[in-house]
Amino acid sequence: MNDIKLALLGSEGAGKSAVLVRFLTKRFIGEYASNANSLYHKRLSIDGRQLNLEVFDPCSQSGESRCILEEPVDWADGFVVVYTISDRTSFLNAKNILAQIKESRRETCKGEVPVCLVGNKQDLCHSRQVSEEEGRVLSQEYKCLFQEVSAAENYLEISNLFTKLIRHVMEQLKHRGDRRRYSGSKSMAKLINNVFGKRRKSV
Ligand SMILES: Nc1nc2c(ncn2[C@@H]2O[C@H](COP(=O)(O)OP(=O)(O)OP(=O)(O)O)[C@@H](O)[C@H]2O)c(=O)[nH]1
Repeated sequence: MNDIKLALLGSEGAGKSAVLVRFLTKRFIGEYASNANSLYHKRLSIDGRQLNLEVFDPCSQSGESRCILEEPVDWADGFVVVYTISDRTSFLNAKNILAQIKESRRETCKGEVPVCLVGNKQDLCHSRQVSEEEGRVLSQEYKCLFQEVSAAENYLEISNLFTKLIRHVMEQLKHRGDRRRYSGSKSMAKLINNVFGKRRKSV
């Protein structure tokens, strides 16, 4: 069984939980508690391989990028960076997060860090502040996957995107036999408990 660890990052209210819950359960739930960090677990099969997926969904905090990034960047094998297409500030924050991931991983990671940039709330295109082209250009700059989605309306695009990201992670892990990682899947939970105080979720 392969362990795959992903972290969700992005501005408060960008729809991180909505995107993740859509992927894990196929459902859209309008409101999520956002005052605690969550660690989601799911077993899934991709390309005939059984995977043990863990996804860290940190709660947003003011001055968020720094405190959220420090531990997950070290822990995660891949990242989902979410912004809202109707909120330019969230896009600028996503850009900042991509830069921080790249910077933090530069010394420890051989090869690219698997990342996907998600422009969420595509259904709010009447109040769009970020063009799809801007998202694409940013993803090209950071050599990451990119997709505009609506967690409220679509499952398939989100599912395809996560599947692509997980495949990319599996490729990277194959080539990084000497990679440094925390020992075992319980360590992040322990770390989060220590640092933040949190709940764990299985879906
Ligand atoms: N219209 C629309 N609303 C969405 C979509 N995704 C999420 N929302 C709404 O946006 C709000 C924030 O969603 P969350 O998933 O809690 O966002 P988050 O990034 O996890 O927020 P924090 O936990 O506070 O960081 C909620 O009211 C959701 O119902 C979407 O695709 N379209």
